[in-house]
Amino acid sequence: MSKICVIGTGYVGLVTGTCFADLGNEVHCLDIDHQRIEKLKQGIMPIYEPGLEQLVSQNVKAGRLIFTTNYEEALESAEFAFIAVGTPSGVDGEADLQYVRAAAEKIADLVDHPIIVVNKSTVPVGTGDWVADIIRKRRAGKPLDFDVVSNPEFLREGSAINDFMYPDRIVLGSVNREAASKVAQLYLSLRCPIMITDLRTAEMIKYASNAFLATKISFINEMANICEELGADVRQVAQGMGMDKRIGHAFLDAGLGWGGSCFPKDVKALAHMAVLHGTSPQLLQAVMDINRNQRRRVVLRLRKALGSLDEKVIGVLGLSFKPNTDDIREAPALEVIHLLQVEGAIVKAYDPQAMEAARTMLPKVHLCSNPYEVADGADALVLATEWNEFKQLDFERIAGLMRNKLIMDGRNLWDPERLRQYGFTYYGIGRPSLNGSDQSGCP
Ligand SMILES: NC(=O)C1=CN([C@@H]2O[C@H](COP(=O)(O)OP(=O)(O)OC[C@H]3O[C@@H](n4cnc5c(N)ncnc54)[C@H](O)[C@@H]3O)[C@@H](O)[C@H]2O)C=CC1
Ligand SMILES: O=C(O)[C@H]1O[C@H](OP(=O)(O)OP(=O)(O)OC[C@H]2O[C@@H](n3ccc(=O)[nH]c3=O)[C@H](O)[C@@H]2O)[C@H](O)[C@@H](O)[C@@H]1O
Repeated sequence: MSKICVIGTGYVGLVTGTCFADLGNEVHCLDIDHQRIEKLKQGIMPIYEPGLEQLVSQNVKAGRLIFTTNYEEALESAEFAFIAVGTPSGVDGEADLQYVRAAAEKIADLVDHPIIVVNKSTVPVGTGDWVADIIRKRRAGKPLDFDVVSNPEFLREGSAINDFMYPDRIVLGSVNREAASKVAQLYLSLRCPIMITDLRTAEMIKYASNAFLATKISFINEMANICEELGADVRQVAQGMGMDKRIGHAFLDAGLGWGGSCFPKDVKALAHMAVLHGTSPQLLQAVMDINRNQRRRVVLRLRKALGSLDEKVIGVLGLSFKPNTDDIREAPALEVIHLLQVEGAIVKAYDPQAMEAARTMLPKVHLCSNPYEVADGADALVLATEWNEFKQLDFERIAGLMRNKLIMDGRNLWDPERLRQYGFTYYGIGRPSLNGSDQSGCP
């Protein structure tokens, strides 16, 4: 059993801390946000993540998981200090490291025993060395015995606990292999491959992984757009491609594109790093452009179908950036809504979990309490997030409620044939449209 301090109780900090506690360690989860810690102490989760509340409660009861705002208490005799604070986009797309710096400074100021500082936040290549420098400089008069290890996190929101407990790999980077091996011990019971490398390589693995996944999605979205013009079905194209083991099925779902708190900021930060160091990240630029365009295409198609969007009522189903989370940071729905509103549309929306976040982020959207209220009087319905709840809607009822039976299925969730039977005009992403593309041309 080790004593671990986790700095930051966002998605990553909270899941990391809870899972390490569940693996038998004593974990002190620390945040500067007093309200957040107060709620956590009362068992109220600051995020919606399946299974988290129960796992937190079990480990708090077992005395292995402690929430605090007190740095001294959390760091006292800790063998490991995990930095899991946010690294949001700065003005030029660079990662803003102010929270990482603040955490590093606290460690330098308060620790007097040997400690391993583990960086779990996604940080630019070179940040591990920078953190070590900050600590060394602040402790110039009274050197601290410490090491910095990079340990990027690969969990996904919505399946975070499972991803943490059953990882494909653990990546550890350090100048000191012994320090990396000590961190590796924390993960041994997970029985997964552990790769130990140098600091910068570990940091780069994280960015390259996220950028590759985003590239896969933008690639299939580009294929979808071509499919639409040529009358092919991108879902089957993806299926056929994915059967090739070298390609694989994952991350080939065409749709409104990738959003969330990580892909957008990480692809931007990687491109920024590349430009800063004199390379020209053309592929990354294209990946971002295609993603932005996916949202615009939907609005364009609605405008074409409805003539103009001015004063049209558009219903949006799903606001979170993907199902099983209440996170709406950089959600595709937000951009679609913004574009619709710019063209004068009146937007109604519903999400199974993200309504609280939506109330503050989307003040001009008429928020509804269920999908049928969204459909009532709508000129078109846009599916932005493929929540399970939306799979089996009563389309007969929806057809009766809408002013105009137009459906834009931004996640290819529904069966076009079934919807057409209810009299809907259906548009998917990269699927042959009965009403849309001209398929008469020669190959
Ligand atoms: N959200 C996700 O699914 C994943 C995120 N990551 C990376 O992990 C890092 C954290 O991401 P999230 O958990 O989403 O962040 P978040 O922004 O949701 O939460 C960060 C937390 O850190 C706290 N904090 C900020 N400065 C602090 C300080 N000096 N001391 C103590 N607490 C402090 C904030 O109050 C906040 O509660 C980011 O670098 C992100 O890119 C990596 C993998 C998955
Ligand atoms: O660094 C991070 O924060 C995390 O970012 C992503 O995880 P996450 O953002 O939680 O969600 P994903 O499941 O990757 O989905 C991201 C976006 O891509 C979209 N997506 C995903 C898959 C797909 O086939 N098509 C598609 O449009 C989703 O709708 C969503 O908007 C990565 O998958 C994690 O490995 C990583 O740890």
